[in-house]
Amino acid sequence: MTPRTLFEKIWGAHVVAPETDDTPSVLYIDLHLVHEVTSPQAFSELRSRGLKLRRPDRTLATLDHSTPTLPPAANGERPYTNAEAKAQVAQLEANCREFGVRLYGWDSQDRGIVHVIGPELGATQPGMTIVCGDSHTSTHGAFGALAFGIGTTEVGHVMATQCLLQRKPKTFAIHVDGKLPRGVGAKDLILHIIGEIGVDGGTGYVLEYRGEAIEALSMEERMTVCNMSIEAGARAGLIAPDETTFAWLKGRSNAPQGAAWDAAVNRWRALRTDAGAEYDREVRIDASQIRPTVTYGTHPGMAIAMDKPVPAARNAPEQRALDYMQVKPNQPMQGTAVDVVFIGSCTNSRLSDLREAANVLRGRKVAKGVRVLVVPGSEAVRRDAEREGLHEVFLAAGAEWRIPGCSMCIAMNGDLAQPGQLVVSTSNRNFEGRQGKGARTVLASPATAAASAIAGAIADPREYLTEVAA
Ligand SMILES: CC(C)[C@H](C(=O)O)[C@@H](O)C(=O)O
Ligand code: SF4
Repeated sequence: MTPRTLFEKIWGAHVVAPETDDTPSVLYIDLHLVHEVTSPQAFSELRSRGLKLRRPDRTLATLDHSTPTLPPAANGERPYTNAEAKAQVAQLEANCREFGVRLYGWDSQDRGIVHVIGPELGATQPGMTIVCGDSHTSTHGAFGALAFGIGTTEVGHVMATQCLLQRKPKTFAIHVDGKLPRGVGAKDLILHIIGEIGVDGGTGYVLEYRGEAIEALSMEERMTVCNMSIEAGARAGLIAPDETTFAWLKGRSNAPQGAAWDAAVNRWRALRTDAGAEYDREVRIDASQIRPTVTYGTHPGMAIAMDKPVPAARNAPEQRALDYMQVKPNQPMQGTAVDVVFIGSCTNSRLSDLREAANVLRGRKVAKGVRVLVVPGSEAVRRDAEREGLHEVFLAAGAEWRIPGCSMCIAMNGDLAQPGQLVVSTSNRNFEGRQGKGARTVLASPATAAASAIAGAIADPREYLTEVAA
């Protein structure tokens, strides 16, 4: 048999009707994740056509984007600052009741950002097709699932049919050789990769991250990498499932149990790309050369090691980006004054991310005048972090500790920066106004964000990790 890539195996197992010149493929969807922002119209469409949800058992909803991250008032009222956000939440609650969808809502111990809870619950599994009306659905590719964002109309299609019309994307292998240096993590790696291939380098492709450095990553780190695939323009990002994946998933509530687990692992082992399989495009990245990396412009492709001088603009959009960011070329980003630090989002709000930030912040104080917001990705992360006392580390350092949600990643419910303020953010998007009108976003790792909070300026976390054994 012709050797096949991981992508081709998953795709092939889900095609219901193949693509023709006139029509895309019909692809079966194993898991549909739903949140309050992109689902209302789709539910309305079902209602107006008198349709039911095709597979409620393969649909899972959560509240994340529009939820305030401050606790409720004494009377139980949630502190929404935005009436539309409040209405969206109420609408999803009503829609889930009407259509019989499992909702991880306000009363759930497992609510959280959709891309954090899918894996946490074990709902995300290798070999699946997973969609959500959300671009960062690529996160779930960390488990060797073909996972991608869809539009609101497609959300309706999947609700009604459990299928989707799709043109087959091309494949792009990103080989990451060698080892990441100490103090350099998954966020630095993905920012570096996007800096190398460009914000549209992945357009039309499904990326497969592979090689020694990728295999060495934890599941949380793999999720950080796959999360940002979309920021390179890719349809999705994939990492082959391996022992790390299986160990992480085992025993989670929605994962197969007992004999079904063993059978599933056997199937999952066969997913990895066959020797000799060909990709449409390949690049090689040397992990050992990567340093703490940050963005300096208004898209994630404008990324550079923080100690390297920012390159001069090559065109008008780049010049506009530098002007907006108030960044001067030929100077490094390291040392740039910081106003706000945001540690959270579906890219970096898992327990390991919070530990990484806490390791830097422990026993230290946030610089005067810097506001630091730490927002766990889910209730489970919040519980685990509090059990370990991480919240006490953050609070003692002078940071705010919030309840889970998308928060300052999208400037929601008052979690935003003021015009001109510079935010070092562990999220994934840095376009103009993303974190507040006129706010300037620098994307970075949790360790860099924490180090910058202490220094009051963009700082190299390795300077704060001296006491940690190599
Ligand atoms: C609200 C949603 C449609 C959006 C997305 O698709 O990415 C959001 O999650 C974002 O990060 O901007
Ligand atoms: S955390 Fe940010 S990037 Fe992730 S789903 Fe929410 S808004 Fe989108």
